[in-house]
Amino acid sequence: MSKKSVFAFVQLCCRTAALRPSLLQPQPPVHLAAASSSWFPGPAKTTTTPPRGRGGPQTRSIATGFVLPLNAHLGGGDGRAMSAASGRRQAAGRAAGTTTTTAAAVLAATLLLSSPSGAVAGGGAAPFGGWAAGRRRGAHAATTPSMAASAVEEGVTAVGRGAPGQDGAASKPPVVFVLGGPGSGKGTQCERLAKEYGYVHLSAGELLRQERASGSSDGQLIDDYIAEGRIVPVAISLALLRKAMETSEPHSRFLIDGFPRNRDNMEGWDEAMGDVADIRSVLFLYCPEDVLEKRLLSRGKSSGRTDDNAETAKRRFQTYVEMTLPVVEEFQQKGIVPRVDGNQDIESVFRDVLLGLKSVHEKEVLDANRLAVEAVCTGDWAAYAQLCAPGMTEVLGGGLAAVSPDESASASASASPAAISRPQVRMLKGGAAAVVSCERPRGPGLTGGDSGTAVRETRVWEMLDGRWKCVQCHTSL
Ligand SMILES: Nc1ncnc2c1ncn2[C@@H]1O[C@H](COP(=O)(O)OP(=O)(O)OP(=O)(O)O)[C@@H](O)[C@H]1O
Ligand SMILES: Nc1ccn([C@H]2C[C@H](O)[C@@H](COP(=O)(O)O)O2)c(=O)n1
Repeated sequence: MSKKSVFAFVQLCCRTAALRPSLLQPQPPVHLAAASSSWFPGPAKTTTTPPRGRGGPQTRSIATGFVLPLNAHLGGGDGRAMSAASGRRQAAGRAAGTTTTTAAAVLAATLLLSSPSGAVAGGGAAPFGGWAAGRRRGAHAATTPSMAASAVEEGVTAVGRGAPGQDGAASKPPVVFVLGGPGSGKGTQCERLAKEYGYVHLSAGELLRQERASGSSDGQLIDDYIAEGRIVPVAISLALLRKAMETSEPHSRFLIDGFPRNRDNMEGWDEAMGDVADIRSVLFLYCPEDVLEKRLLSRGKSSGRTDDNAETAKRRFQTYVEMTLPVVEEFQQKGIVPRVDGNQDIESVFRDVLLGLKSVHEKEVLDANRLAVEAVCTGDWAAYAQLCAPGMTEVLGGGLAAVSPDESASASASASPAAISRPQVRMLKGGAAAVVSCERPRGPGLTGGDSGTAVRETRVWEMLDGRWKCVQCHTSL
């Protein structure tokens, strides 16, 4: 296949991702994507190293760990493509010294045994989170061939605990506050964002309602404040938020809905969380009072909420104007407030919400892309595997070929510093993103052309299980 047609294939993938993101997610996310670094680390797992082999244009399935001929990946294969499960079984058999028959299994087992970077990373409890701790620990601890083999046998293909986060710069959980009048659509938009962009949605109001319903000693106080449309003291709401954050999935990104709603909330957050969490944005939905009132009364027909009535709605709106708007104004002066017209149909609001969060998402994708490049340039396949989707394919075009494990290992020793020039990110419809036309130093494991030259790289990213994962990569001279 010519360089031109390989590149056309990647372009097609990028375009198709815009329409059908699931197309670029060919296998269920069970093998590599078990990102486990944590504020509160989970159980340790092991990792395998993606293989290297010789050949012309080809794809490497990171999930299976096998180099596949390009036509096999595209469905016109020569029968060497195999399922991840059967591949791992055969690799495990070879690694354990039993007989397997396919060349790919031999290659995979060889790689397991010679892997310099297979990992079992340890890690203790991290104070509030573990974002920084996760990155520090990384997935670099050495493993033995037998550990790698048994991990494969168990079908565990990924990642040490304390794995790198996706944000190379910040070591704190990312937070987006969502503010707006009562009924402006905060909850509606947050739910959609959580579903499509992998955020954890925490509604301060909902947490308070749950606390009230739990029979807590604060229940009566919460009930009184809510009924009067006033803001509950921050000690109560913040404790609930913090607990929810601490018990969320490892490395979550948070949408905090309906907080901070007044100065007391803001000061309480700054004091307790200012050094702990990283406020990325404050999404603000604005909407006229009469529209809000209609929505609340309509919601009140079925919500069962004690504050969905005309009288409380009025008080809540007054509290919003007097208490919440000044908070929004304060954030606005810091330049982190995308303002979205909430008085549109839900779909249009969501479109504008995504526009408002575009720079946040672009930064996330560029961070993930940079980590992937660093991992490739230093031969850290464990870290790389964590950034790749199951079934992710890499296309080597334009005279590049992968090299053998031995060559790759020696190249790792003199790996170029990871740097990427002119990365351009484009958010695609349907939650995918492409980082296009980047040049990076040639990492270990590639041969072809003049070894001093950089390679060009295009990566397609998708949000899977709350993490940006590379689903497609094209590398050429
Ligand atoms: N853009 C919209 N157009 C019409 N109705 C909407 C829109 N967005 C949300 N709604 C409806 O308005 C009501 C309030 O929405 P939602 O609960 O999302 O607002 P909220 O800002 O979270 O409210 P609160 O602060 O009171 O919890 C819901 O019944 C919801 O279905
Ligand atoms: N930070 C917060 C958030 C909410 N409350 C109380 C008062 C609100 O009227 C009520 C409902 O909140 P919503 O579901 O509209 O976000 O909960 C608070 O006191 N402090």
